[in-house]
Amino acid sequence: MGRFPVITVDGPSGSGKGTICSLLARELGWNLLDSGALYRLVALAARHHGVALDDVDALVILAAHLDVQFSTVEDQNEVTIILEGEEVSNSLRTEDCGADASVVASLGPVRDALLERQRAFVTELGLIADGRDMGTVVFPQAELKVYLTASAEERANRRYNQLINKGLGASLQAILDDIQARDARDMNRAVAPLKPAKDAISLDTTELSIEEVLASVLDQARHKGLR
Ligand SMILES: Nc1ncnc2c1ncn2[C@@H]1O[C@H](COP(=O)(O)OP(=O)(O)O)[C@@H](O)[C@H]1O
Ligand SMILES: Nc1ccn([C@H]2C[C@H](O)[C@@H](COP(=O)(O)OP(=O)(O)O)O2)c(=O)n1
Repeated sequence: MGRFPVITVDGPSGSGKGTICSLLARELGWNLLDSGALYRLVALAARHHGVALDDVDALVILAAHLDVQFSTVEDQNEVTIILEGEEVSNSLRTEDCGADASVVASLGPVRDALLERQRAFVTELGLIADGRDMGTVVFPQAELKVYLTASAEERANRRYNQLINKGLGASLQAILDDIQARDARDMNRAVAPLKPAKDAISLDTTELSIEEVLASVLDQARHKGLR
């Protein structure tokens, strides 16, 4: 760590981190860390093993020994995630799993257990790191730190449309309530709360298209000599 370039993208649920990070990784040819997936995997493993979400010792063991494989199929955007031999790519993305992930992520010892696993994603190619504390805790030395925001209503609309497009039923009000509860938990926890790093560039994406956000971040990367 330290010698290779890192761009961090932090922000609340639905601000566009995952979308922008995968486009950035493709455009720059860099590695990608979806740190939220690691917290979601701990939550899912807890469910599979019947571990309660407040059983810190058992959760730490699960986090430290996550048996997971990430694989990308050539020419496909989607990453396939295998947990303990079972494909979990879809169950990982549910709103329930996101809410459970936010609960286990509030526990300091669970965060500590995932720290080195996250830093190991750095390669000489460079790394795009997507999460809540990428710029503040995990990669404080990153060359470029981006903090994405958008109004809670816009973020709920985006999630709603995402679920409808997948053919899943959804209630806009329930999604908005969930987003607000998750924002409050992620921003107010004692360890590694969601907030912009002091040297982060904040971008409000409420009125911006995906293309405009991507162009703006690539512009910042160019200013820093990263491309
Ligand atoms: N600037 C934007 N304008 C409109 N829709 C967006 C924008 N950014 C992302 N989206 C859409 O919003 C949804 C949530 O985006 P996602 O990247 O998963 O957010 P996050 O990773 O921050 O939770 C996706 O369906 C995505 O296509
Ligand atoms: N670096 C991170 C990434 C995610 N988390 C926690 C807090 C989030 O609510 C959950 C799920 O994160 P994820 O990025 O997958 O969720 P969204 O796609 O933004 O809805 O995990 C975290 O505490 N720190």
